[in-house]
Amino acid sequence: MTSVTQRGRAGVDDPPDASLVLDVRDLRMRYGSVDVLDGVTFQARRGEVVVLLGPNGAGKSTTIEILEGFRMRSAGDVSVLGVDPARGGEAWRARLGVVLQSWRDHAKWRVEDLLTHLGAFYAAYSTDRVRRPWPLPDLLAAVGLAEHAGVRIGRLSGGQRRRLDVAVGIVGRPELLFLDEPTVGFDPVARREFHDLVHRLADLDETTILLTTHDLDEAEKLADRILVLAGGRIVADGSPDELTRRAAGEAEVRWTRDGERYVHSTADATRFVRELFRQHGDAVRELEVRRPSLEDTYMAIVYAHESGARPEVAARAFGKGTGR
Ligand SMILES: Nc1ncnc2c1ncn2[C@@H]1O[C@H](COP(=O)(O)OP(=O)(O)OP(=O)(O)O)[C@@H](O)[C@H]1O
Repeated sequence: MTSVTQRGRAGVDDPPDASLVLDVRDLRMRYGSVDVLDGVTFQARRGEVVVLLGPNGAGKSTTIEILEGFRMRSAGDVSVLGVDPARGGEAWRARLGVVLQSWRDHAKWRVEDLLTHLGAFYAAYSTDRVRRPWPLPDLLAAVGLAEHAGVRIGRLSGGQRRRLDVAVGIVGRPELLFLDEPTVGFDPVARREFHDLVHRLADLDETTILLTTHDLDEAEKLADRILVLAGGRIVADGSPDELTRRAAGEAEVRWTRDGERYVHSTADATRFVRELFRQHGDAVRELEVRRPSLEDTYMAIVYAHESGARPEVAARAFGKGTGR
């Protein structure tokens, strides 16, 4: 392992950018002789929802654990809320929220007692701008546990426990929230409510959120920006729309005419359809324009990587600098 380097790549004389919540440059992590992270570079700003995607074992949890200060990186410059997580103290930690895997301890505690107990830690870090902790009734309502305030934790269902995990993560009204696969085990209603909560936290509280998921539908609904981690690098970085536009310019146009079915792939669907109507007018029926979905895009990115494209090549194809 090499030593952790001091931050400063942005330039010692540059004024600090207060809206820059996460600043990760050339992050490296080596387990034994394996480089799991091999030069990860990205930034996130206040109020942004950033979704980190990548195949199993790509290093998403490792990245998040490093940013949370739970794991020591091998090399690279990392700033989280202006602080190097390797040196973050309690006051820094109070500004972060972490949703870990399901809360299993304290089975005999009631939901309200646990949240009150954990919330008390944050009171010392209340500021004029951010009142901490989040008042219990509001918090319970926000995560959909208002009717379970008095229930013992051991009696909660899996989905209710996951809601409690989220409540534990946000009780301190974090400026930056890490969510590692937050909706595993949620039913569709809970999932929808959780998505609303994420939007509310980002839009109203300007909370920056970094979340991992394998659910591309969820990524598309939540992300201001998507990062794809593959081969130890960020190989794609952009809004869901930007990524799908960059990745596969071709749209598929389908229609019928005189009972025959037609399919045509084109980079400029608008122009093609205009020409189609100019030539065939009302004879064109059942017109459909299908653009590549985020899932198509993601598969293309991962395929490009796994089929042997070097990260630099995959990164260029999907519009991402490699940070080198
Ligand atoms: N403590 C460790 N020691 C050695 N190798 C580790 C350790 N922790 C993780 N790894 C390895 O590092 C790689 C990245 O793991 P990580 O859990 O960060 O991936 P991930 O992208 O979160 O995967 P998943 O989508 O499956 O959750 C994996 O190959 C894993 O086996």
